Amino acid sequence: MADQDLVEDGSVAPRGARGGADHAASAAPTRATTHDSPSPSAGAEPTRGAEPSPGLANGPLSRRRVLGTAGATGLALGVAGGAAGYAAGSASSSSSSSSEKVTPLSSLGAGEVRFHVKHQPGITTPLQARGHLVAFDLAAGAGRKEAAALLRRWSDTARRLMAGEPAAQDDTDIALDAGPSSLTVTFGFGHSFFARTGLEKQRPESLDPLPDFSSDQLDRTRSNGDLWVQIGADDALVAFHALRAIQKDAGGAARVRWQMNGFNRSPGATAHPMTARNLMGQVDGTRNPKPTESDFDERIFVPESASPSTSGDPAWMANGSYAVVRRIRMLLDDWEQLSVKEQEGVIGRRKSDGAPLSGGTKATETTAMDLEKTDAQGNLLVPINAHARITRPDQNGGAAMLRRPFSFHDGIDAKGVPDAGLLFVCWQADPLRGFVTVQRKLDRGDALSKFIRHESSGLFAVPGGAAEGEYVGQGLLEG
Ligand SMILES: C=CC1=C(C)c2cc3[nH]c(cc4nc(cc5[nH]c(cc1n2)c(C)c5CCC(=O)O)C(CCC(=O)O)=C4C)c(C)c3C=C
Ligand SMILES: [Fe+2]
Repeated sequence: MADQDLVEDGSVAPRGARGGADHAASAAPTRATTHDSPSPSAGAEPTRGAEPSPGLANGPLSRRRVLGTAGATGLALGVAGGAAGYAAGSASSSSSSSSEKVTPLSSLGAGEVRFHVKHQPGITTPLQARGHLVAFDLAAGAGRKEAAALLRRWSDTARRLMAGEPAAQDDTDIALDAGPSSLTVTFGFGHSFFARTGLEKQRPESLDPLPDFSSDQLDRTRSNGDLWVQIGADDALVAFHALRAIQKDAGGAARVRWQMNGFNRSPGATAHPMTARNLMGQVDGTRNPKPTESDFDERIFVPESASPSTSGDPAWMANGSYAVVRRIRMLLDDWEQLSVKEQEGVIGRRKSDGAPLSGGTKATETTAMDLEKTDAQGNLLVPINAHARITRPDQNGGAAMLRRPFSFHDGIDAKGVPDAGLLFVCWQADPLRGFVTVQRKLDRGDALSKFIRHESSGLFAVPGGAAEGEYVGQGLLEG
């Protein structure tokens, strides 16, 4: 299994059919496990509420009434009148009234991620097929009180939508027929939030603005922001539904500063579990830190015992993380001029399977990279400026980050070239030790640099997950 597979820290509810029955009980489901036994219906979605089921009035299935699934087993489940809430994989669902039968959701629709968890969802959640990143600025006159009310509304909406329920008010029906589809909604605070709300004393030092990098070509209007929301789901309509609900909730309290749309490969699109590919065609994510590694939490999350005197973080950031967000344009016309061999030299890994160039023909993606190995002429097999060499933690004083990107494609620009690339989102306990250290190195020019352009940037403090009955950021806003 590739290192890239992002493992949940308990924030994923049993995924029912998504990973097959054998995987549903796993405490640490991975993207890989969700595909080990793809449901016959995964991807095809032939049945999800499209046709009225026997005993069901001709109307569409209500999201409240659609029950979870045993999809891999192909069981049709009953629904319990109108009273049943959506519950993916709920054991009780099969004992519900059988007078109304519905065809189960595909495994993809049934995937449910919990909202009330230690670390906010959307950090270690496996990559989702669709993503929206949106930054808001508080409206003129809105301060701490309005921000607290907004975070309360947003948290309630996130909890509901992630469980496959409609929004509390004026739901748009966009996701009416779909299950939760592994929706996650993640909230963060930008540097400017704290002055606007009179909370400067609570601003983490780690939120100090990122340094300028010489290669930056940043559009400030698409950078930073008071508040940041990351939405991910395995269904495009479910993701868009969440985006609309979050925007509507903002009401008069905040307005959108910028918004970006991204995507990843759809679950079930490949014959077997694989690390993601980016729009350059590279296997990307291989050497991500793994939750099974002993230092994972320490690298990615602010400690539970956070305090200014110990970790340097305010207590409200306990179990949180810092997200660096960069819109990185790929200069695909230039990249695609290179031969595959040249492309492989830029990264230091094989394009076909991500194996290190030092590994020989038998190497696989997980084979250790040998930085010293040379060919018969004495040339390094992994070039000295290869991206995968330069970014390694052991070349950067241990700097590590969890990369969890979405690809983007915003059409063809005025010059006729694709406006496409990577919505690079990386997570770390300390952005100065993580992103900044590595980006400083890359800024001096790795082989990849001339094929990419950083076009926007953001840094956000993402607090820990909200406890039951609480909202994200409550410790900051009411602390
Ligand atoms: C500052 C951090 C990084 C930026 C910006 C970045 C951009 C970027 N990377 C790729 C493609 C690949 N990156 C790979 C590895 C890799 N990249 C970073 C950091 C940044 N990348 C790290 C820390 C690592 C892992 C290093 C290690 O631990 O060994 C790889 C190799 C496969 C993998 O490990 O994921 C690829 C491919 C692109 C296309 C890109 C900007 C568009
Ligand atoms: Fe990289």
